Amino acid sequence: MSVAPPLLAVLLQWSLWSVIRPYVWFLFYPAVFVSSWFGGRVAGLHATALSALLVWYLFIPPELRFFKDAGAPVVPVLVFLAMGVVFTFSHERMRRSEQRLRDLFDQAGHGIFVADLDGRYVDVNRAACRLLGARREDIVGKAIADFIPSTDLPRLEEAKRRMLHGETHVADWNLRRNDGSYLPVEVSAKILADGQWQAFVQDISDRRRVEAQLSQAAAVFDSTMEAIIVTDSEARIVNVNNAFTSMTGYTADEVLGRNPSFQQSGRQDARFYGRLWSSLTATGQWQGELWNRRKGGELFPVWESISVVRDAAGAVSGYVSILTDITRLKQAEERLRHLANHDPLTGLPNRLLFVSSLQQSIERAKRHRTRMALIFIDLDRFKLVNDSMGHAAGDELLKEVGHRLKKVVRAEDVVCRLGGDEFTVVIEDVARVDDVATLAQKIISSLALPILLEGRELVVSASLGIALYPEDAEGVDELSRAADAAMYRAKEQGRNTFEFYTAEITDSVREQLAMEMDLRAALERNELTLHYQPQFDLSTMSVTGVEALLRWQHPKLGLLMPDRFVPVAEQTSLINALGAWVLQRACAQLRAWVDAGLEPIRMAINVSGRQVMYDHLVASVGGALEQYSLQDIAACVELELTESVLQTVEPSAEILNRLRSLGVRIAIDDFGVGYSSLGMLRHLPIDALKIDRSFIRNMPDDVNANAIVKAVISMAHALGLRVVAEGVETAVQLECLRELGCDDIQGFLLGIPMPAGEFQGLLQAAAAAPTHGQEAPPSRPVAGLDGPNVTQDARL
Ligand SMILES: Nc1nc2c(ncn2[C@@H]2O[C@H](COP(=O)(O)OP(=O)(O)OP(=O)(O)O)[C@@H](O)[C@H]2O)c(=O)[nH]1
Repeated sequence: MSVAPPLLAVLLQWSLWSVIRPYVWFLFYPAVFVSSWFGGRVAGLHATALSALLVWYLFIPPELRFFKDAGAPVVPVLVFLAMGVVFTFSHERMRRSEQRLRDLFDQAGHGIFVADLDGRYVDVNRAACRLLGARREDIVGKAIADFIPSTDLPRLEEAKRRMLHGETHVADWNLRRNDGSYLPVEVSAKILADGQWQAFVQDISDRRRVEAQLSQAAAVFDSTMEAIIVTDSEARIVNVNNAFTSMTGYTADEVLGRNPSFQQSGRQDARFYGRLWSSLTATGQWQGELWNRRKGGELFPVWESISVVRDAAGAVSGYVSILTDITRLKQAEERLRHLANHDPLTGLPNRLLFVSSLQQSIERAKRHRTRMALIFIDLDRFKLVNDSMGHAAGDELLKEVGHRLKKVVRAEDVVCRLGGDEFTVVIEDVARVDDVATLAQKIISSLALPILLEGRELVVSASLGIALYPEDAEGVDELSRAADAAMYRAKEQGRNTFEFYTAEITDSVREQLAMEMDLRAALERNELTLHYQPQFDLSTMSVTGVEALLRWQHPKLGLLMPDRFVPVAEQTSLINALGAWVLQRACAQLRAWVDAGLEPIRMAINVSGRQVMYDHLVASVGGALEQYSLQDIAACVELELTESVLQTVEPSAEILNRLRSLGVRIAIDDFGVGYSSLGMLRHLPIDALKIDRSFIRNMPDDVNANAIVKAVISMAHALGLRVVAEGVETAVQLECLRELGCDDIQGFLLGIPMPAGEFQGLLQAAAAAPTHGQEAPPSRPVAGLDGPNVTQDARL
């Protein structure tokens, strides 16, 4: 050791120096370490190089410095260099890895808390600081217990105990933040081998919020009164709530996977559902009212709101329907509407509804070109009831009147109470004015029945005014005014009656009604009778037949011809009773004459077209034949039907055949005035034609009448039918008919209609007289001719 640094030579004993000198260069390692630690790789390498140089110059003997002797001193320097480089690089690596860990630690999304065994934080990352809202230095050193609610301390102890047994603790906690608020977190912690606690902590406030929202939504879903249906994008039900089950009766299991359309009631058409889907497609929403069907089949109204649910990409992922049962709402609405439109006392429609329903009736009548009638009804002297028996009794009376009106009219006729003691009836499809008069009369009669009020019998009456659409007015107001005016006229007429707005109608329907009532009474009182007019064989001039003609011995009006009353009977079912009576009487008379020893004679009996329509005819003819034992001589009974029957009664051929099968004969009356084709006659079971009197009357001067009669006779003969001419009044007519080949004649010239007894005398006289063969017609009627035959005679 020849060269020694003077300072070190002073400081150290040369001998010691010489001992440690080979190793003292290790002292440079801390410099390398510090440089690489704090300065990084470059600084570390520099420090290594510098230290190596220093070692070289300081500790390598000068004689060895320039490799004069590449002996041992070079090795330590090289080792030093190599170790310095290795150290620097490995330290650099370690430093980087540590930095990376630190970065990871700090940048981790989860809060990472490291605590010592005593539970004091020794390190926390940035996320942990954020969680607590505190700086790192405010946390480190503090206890875990400082950041949790005191109520959780026992839990902490328990967790610690478990972790000490090696368990990983995973649980939700609430962290007390720096500002005193609490933050829900999920903690995953364990105690590491070095005894430190390490916890990963995640903010779960969002999750908690979502969970809370979900549980709220679930609570709403399950507890709401509205039914909710959730479907997938193919409209298959994936969920329904309890309210859906209560509303429809279907359980979730019964509907899952099905299309909600199974609830359809059928009340909405395909167009409705088409509009619903277009709205859903266009706006993502639809809401509206519709009718659904419950499991039990009952239909019910719902308010439904459907929304399209889309996923994050905007594609339809499903549909949510919310349904509210609006049955009660509808009922309430209906009640309100009823209250607004009805009179609370009688329950009848009030003035408001009257006006709208009259308006509709008028419109319908206009559209269908029909007639309708409005009847105004006002009770007579109702004020007296109120004044004498009190308002409550008056109310009872009004209720009873409402009842009776409803009972009298048809179901489709509308009865209203306008207020006070005023009622109305609207009648549509009025075929005949008389029908309205009949109804008015029925109303009057029904109100006239005694009413029991507070133990007393009360008889009320009403005055009715009738207006007709379109005859009297065409608008609601005008028609009401007309009916009102007519009602006041009824009051003026002395009340308890009806009046039409048009006085002439009133007169004519009243006469008709009176006639109808009289006629009913006449049947009961036996005021009807038959007269008999003889029919003569034109070749022998002998009586071969007789026509039974109805007469009414009216107590006031005297003897009435059928044209005065048969049309009235024909407008009601009275015609059946009348027709049956005629049939019975005529058959009874025929029996009586036969029983009196007279030769059976042809008895012509008129049958009304209405009788044929009522279809009791065959039965009543058969009954009469049987009752009077005329079956053997049924051919003597000749039913006279008008030509019009053949045109109006569709199954006339069938009815005529059935009549014919009873053995009776059939004649067509008033032939020539109708439009029956001759071809049609060919197919019907007819025995005779009776030429209408209008043609006979004009013979022989009217060339056309002559031609028609001639044609009818020849045509009838061609068809094998007998021809009877009625209304023969002159000998010239008789001669003419004889020339034309007519078979039988009937008319005032030869015999007027006469009572049965008189006719029997005629028959007996004829039977007693010698046969004259082609006898000249008598110059006078057989029985007193009392004037020209101006009255239309036949028809019953
Ligand atoms: N009890 C009762 N009476 C009512 C009600 N509304 C109106 N009135 C009474 O009905 C009566 C109507 O009388 P009017 O029609 O004017 O006269 P009336 O006594 O019937 O005599 P005429 O109509 O001329 O025959 C009045 O006394 C009213 O006070 C009601 O709701 N209840």
